[in-house]
Amino acid sequence: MGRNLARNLARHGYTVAVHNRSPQRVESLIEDHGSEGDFIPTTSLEGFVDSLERPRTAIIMVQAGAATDAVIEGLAELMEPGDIIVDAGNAHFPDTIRREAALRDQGIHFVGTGVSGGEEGALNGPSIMPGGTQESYQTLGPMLEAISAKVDGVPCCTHVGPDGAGHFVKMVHNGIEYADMQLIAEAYDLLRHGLHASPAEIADIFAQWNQGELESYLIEITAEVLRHFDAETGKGFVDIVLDQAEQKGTGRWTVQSALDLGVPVTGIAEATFARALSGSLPQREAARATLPAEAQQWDVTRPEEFIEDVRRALLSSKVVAYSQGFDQIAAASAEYGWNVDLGAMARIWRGGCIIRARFLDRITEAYEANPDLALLLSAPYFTSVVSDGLGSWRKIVAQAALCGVPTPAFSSSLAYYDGIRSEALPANLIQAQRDFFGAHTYRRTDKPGSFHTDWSGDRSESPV
Ligand SMILES: NC(=O)C1=CN([C@@H]2O[C@H](COP(=O)(O)OP(=O)(O)OC[C@H]3O[C@@H](n4cnc5c(N)ncnc54)[C@H](OP(=O)(O)O)[C@@H]3O)[C@@H](O)[C@H]2O)C=CC1
Ligand SMILES: O=C(CO)[C@H](O)[C@H](O)COP(=O)(O)O
Repeated sequence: MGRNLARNLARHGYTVAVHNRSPQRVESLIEDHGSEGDFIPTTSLEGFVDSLERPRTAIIMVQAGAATDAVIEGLAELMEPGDIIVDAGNAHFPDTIRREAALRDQGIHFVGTGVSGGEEGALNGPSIMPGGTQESYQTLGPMLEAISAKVDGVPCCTHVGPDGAGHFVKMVHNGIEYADMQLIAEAYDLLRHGLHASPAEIADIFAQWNQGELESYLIEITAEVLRHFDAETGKGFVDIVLDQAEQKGTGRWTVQSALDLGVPVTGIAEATFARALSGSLPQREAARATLPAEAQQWDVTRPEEFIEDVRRALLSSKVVAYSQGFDQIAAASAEYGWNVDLGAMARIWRGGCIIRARFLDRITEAYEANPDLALLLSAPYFTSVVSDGLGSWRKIVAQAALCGVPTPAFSSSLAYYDGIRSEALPANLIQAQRDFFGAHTYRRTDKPGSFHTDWSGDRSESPV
């Protein structure tokens, strides 16, 4: 990522000093791509810092955690007040808050910046989500906007908010990425079970979907992956890949943060747990050996109708995942005082990033029409998407359950939809139970205040 980001900067006319703890990486960058722009190769951190114009800007792109701390520490010892350190890796936002505060004490600006788009995006234009101070954005903004992706001439980069805001938004971006990928995988699995189709045949369905409302990078690459054959065996490539999904941590962080904030990001959580389930090997083996299926055969009689049902269920579930992700950003923004512009986040995700999708424009429009929108799902476009898809969504989730096909993200998104729109939830019974065993109190529907019932005594009620 760092190599391609450096090339992107050089191609945009910036002089880029490059450093890596392994000198051969710098050598190979210069050997392979030195002609693309103005690079200054360096062999030591001191040499790297000395080569920078004052006030200096250093961008780091290493693994989150100890590696990032080590590099920041090395740089901070050599840099001066007024200099800027940009951490463009996927850092955990509490680390970014901590690092920003520590470096601020030294007069160094620390800018935690989300970058999305994979290696190709880093080279040709990623989506960039910088946090840190407004002052540092004034210096960095023109450069970051220049190297970012552009959609309709608009850069996919904006100042997200102070300290950890940029890394928080990138984290939720990745959480949505997890949900989107899981939903696509479930749709693929449903099509495979329902149609008994080959991966290449399903590729055509995804390619078709990519012409409409579902148009997105992830749908596009899914079609490409499904169309690919393994050179060694001649089988569909997807069939020779082990079904154990891994993760580096951003999805897990998103769910942990959502639990802390009390935001129900059920689609992201199910997607993260689905990866964990796929990797639970002893448990999967034990379950396979003992647990009955008692499931129906999936007999699709009208394939075209079935494919359309899956498409609608996918689109509706996807809308839920985005709505939940934006809820989480709004909650964190309020909690940490970041003042994040939600519409602008959708705008900078329209290009360059992994979750880029046609309907992000609709999210921006929704927040522009109503910046205080309580629930993205309730904006007119999204309401119409889920209304159109609801019958299909219910049919697919119900049929999948009857046939024993796991659809954790499809089903949990539908359950969220039904929960959030419910007139009355059984949470009243939970409150009553809590009061019964722990005197935790409850509120009544007919008058204000909190109450406790003397469950072990005469069951009289008293205000508390
Ligand atoms: N891959 C992707 O699609 C994306 C990755 N990211 C984030 O970008 C960052 C880099 O990822 P990526 O380029 O894929 O990873 P790589 O493994 O390709 O590169 C990691 C770099 O970090 C260096 N490094 C590791 N540990 C240390 C250390 N202790 N001290 C100094 N340098 C160290 C490595 O040096 P050496 O070469 O010597 O090993 C290498 O240059 C991560 O935070 C990742 O989460 C963000 C968006 C997308
Ligand atoms: O940041 C990214 C894209 O935006 C990375 O590709 C992402 O970190 C991959 O995550 P994981 O390995 O957990 O699937």
